[in-house]
Amino acid sequence: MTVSFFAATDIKVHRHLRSRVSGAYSMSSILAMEPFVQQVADECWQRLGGFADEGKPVPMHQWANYFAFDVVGQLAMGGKLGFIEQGRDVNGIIKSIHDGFFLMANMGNMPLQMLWFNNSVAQWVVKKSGSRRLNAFTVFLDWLEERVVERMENGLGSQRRDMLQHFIEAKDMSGQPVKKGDVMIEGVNILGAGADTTSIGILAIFGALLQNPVQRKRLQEELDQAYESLGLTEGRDISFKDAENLPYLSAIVRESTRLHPSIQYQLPRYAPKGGVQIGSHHFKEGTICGISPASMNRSKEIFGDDADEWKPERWIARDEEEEERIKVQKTLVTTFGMGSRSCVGRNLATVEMYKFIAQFFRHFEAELVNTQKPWVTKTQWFAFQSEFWINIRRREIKSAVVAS
Ligand code: HEM
Repeated sequence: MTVSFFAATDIKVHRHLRSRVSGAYSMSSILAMEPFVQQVADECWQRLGGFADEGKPVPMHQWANYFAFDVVGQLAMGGKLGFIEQGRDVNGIIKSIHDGFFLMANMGNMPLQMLWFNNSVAQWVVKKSGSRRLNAFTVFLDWLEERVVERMENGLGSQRRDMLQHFIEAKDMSGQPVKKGDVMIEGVNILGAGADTTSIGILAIFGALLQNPVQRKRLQEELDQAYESLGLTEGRDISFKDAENLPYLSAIVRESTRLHPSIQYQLPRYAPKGGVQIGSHHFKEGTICGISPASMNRSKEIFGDDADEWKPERWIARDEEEEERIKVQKTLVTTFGMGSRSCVGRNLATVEMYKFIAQFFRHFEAELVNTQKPWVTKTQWFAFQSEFWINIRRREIKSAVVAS
């Protein structure tokens, strides 16, 4: 398989690899694919409706994860992997990805550390002892390969254009059509970079809302009004474009993902030729330097003395002066990184988070199962939440989307 732009360190190679697929990630392209996202959401509300009817607690850390994994499967791999349908980690694929992040987060911190793994004896031992988890990813790669080959041979047919099709139509550096491996690496990229990050964002918003009932109620009022004024009845749910226009929802998404950015380890860069001056520090050429989005997002210098507090209202301007402050602060939230390596999947993640939060809180009431220890966060590059259990019930409003 060829190198992915995620891993490319050469600036020119990165620029080429990123630009040839960036059309697939543009907002217009994502919005054209919104019906795929909605299909996954509808299936999710149906399954969660079942939990509500049976009065069973929901492991939200798993269901948010299943949603995000099925969306990227649906958009970038020509079909969902079936996590929501089966209500489980199909073939242990998610677990194998999380294991990969554990490895990435813990290796490479000491000189020559990767030699522990990158030698034939270690590879043999890992193959023998870790076969079940390694197999999970092999099973996924085989599944992906089958889909890519099928699409490359048979084309799109009458189906709506998806990200997979964009990847297949990309060209290599010499202008030739890309090969199977190039297409597959884009799918793997998205699975690694775009699923957990999004579900972590969804859970960050859930966590804040479930701990703040007054604000949750205000959000639900905003949603109910929007559904009513948009005439969204029987089986119709809010679109991203309409959800994005809701000021309180927008403030909640921005504020929650500011305080709990999905990626919390540093975003490393090499200091450029001649070095770089950042504030009072000079970094020599080639120095690896970076900042964690978590620390940048909580900077009191940028966001004020209450930077550590969850206050969605900080994003709603009451006068022109506040409008100016917000304009500047918006550019300094680092949840999606900055510059030429910033998150290419931001549009998709934003569409998913808005739709998930707006539609869930329109259809359900939710409460934390354990208010003392509502969830556990473990950071291994990504700040994963687990043990996030909630009780849900259907809201008493006209809503035909949630199947009874
Ligand atoms: C809430 C969800 C997400 C968050 C918080 C997030 C955050 C980030 C961050 C911080 C970076 C690194 C930027 C840097 O080094 O400056 C990044 C890069 C990246 N993200 Fe996301 N991401 C999210 C969702 C997604 C999605 C949905 C996709 C794909 C569909 C995606 C694909 C990527 C890729 C491919 C890169 C590498 C970009 C490059 O090297 O040019 N991300 N993301």
